[in-house]
Amino acid sequence: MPGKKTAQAVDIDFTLRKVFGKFSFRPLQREVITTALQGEDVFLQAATSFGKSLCFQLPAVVDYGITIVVSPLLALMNNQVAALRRANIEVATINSTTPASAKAEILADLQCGHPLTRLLYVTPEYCMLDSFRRILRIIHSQRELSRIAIDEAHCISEWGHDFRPSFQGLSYFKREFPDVPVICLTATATARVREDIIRTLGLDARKLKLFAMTTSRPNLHYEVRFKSDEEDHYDDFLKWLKAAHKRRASQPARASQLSQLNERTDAVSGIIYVLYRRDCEALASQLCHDGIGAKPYHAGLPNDKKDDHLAGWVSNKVGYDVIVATTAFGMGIDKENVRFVVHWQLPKSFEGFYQEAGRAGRDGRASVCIMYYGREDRDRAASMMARDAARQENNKKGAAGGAPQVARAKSLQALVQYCEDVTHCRHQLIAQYFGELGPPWPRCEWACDYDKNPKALAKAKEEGLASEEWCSTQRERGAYVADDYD
Ligand SMILES: Nc1ncnc2c1ncn2[C@@H]1O[C@H](COP(=O)(O)OP(=O)(O)OP(=O)(O)O)[C@@H](O)[C@H]1O
Repeated sequence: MPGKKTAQAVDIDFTLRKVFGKFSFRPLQREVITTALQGEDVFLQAATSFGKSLCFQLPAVVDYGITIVVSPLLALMNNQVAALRRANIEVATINSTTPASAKAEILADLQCGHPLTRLLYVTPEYCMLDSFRRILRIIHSQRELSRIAIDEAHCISEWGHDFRPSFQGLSYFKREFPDVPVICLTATATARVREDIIRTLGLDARKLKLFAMTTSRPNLHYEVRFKSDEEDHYDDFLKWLKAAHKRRASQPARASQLSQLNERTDAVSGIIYVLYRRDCEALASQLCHDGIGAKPYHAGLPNDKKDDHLAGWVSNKVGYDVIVATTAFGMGIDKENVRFVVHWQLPKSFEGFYQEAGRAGRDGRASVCIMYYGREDRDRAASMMARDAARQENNKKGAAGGAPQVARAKSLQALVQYCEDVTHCRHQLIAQYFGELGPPWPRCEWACDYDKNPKALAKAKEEGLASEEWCSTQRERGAYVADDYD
């Protein structure tokens, strides 16, 4: 077995400062990195914005050889590759947008016996290609295959959200290269999903080093706003946003602080998640009409528009303050100063909600996550799920079986319960969903609507939601025939 060359004693603190420009490790990053450097297989489950990427990037920089990073989304890959290039780290990506000449250059480097590339980002689909597997065997025979990192590992499991069938082919790595350590990273895995990932990848659960950290994001303020089909919540949101603008503008002392952060006093950066593409466009233009710089982002937009909207938003450009997006814009988006994330309708799963809300407050500062919840949306989501299940039943070939469908339904149900609950801290409800050890589960301090004012919350629910009786009559009339999600 070719094995791999071993790294000499390394000063990871020095690399953290010198290469990554960070002053200190966040809690537990050091332990995870040290364990990875010892050649162990690692499973890291930690909150959104914990800093999971550093846990494979830093070992990749200090260790010999190449780290292959399997990542499900182009935007996520490009985001990380750009950040690593800024730090002068030799990084490459091969995906559908890589020009043939660049690809040939990368592949030549990989096979040269002493490659410069430290990290190579690829899609799971690319890992299925015989041509790439042949190259991996060459790298391995040259003792240069250092580590495999599986980012957003929950995509492996059909019990999880964002399931990608091609992730299941990744069992190939352990089968073919049993001596090459694997590191899996995710923010959203229930115990069942975790077990599924470990089994599918062929990892030995007894030897695997598991780091399962809290889901808690104490700087996020979770809030549910109740609505019904009767009323458009646009006005409510606009009022809230304008009030936030006003607060900023009324604090001249903050102006210089904000400009140092490349932010403006007349804008607040945020994301609004919608379920349908048509809502993306319509809502963004309505906001623009009301003086808010907003841009749509969804899979149907041409690539140049998507790139422009993302780049403008990331650089806090005037007119690009709010992104109105479908879930095409989610996992891995890493912009520091996102001050709010709004869910315009009920998302499809609890995990999706947590991932998307997790785009807020990545600089550790207080940020708001608002969910607009209506029972009509709940019924539409349930009807959509039932229709999907029926479709899959009719088309069994290649479809996920009945049990994962049940898991999906449970996830939606848990999210509905989260929205309907007016008697518990929202941070606790999230920790509970992800199976964090408790009770007691970590509670927040004034960082959710329940903790701030439980009475007002209960009243808002009573006044804001359509009654169950009304909903059931509507259901009987077939009023909740839903459109397909985009
Ligand atoms: N030790 C550190 N000190 C300061 N900043 C850090 C440190 N580690 C990571 N970061 C920063 O934290 C941010 C979030 O990191 P990262 O994108 O790896 O999060 P993540 O855990 O993958 O989150 P998600 O699951 O939400 O994508 C990045 O901007 C990263 O540069």
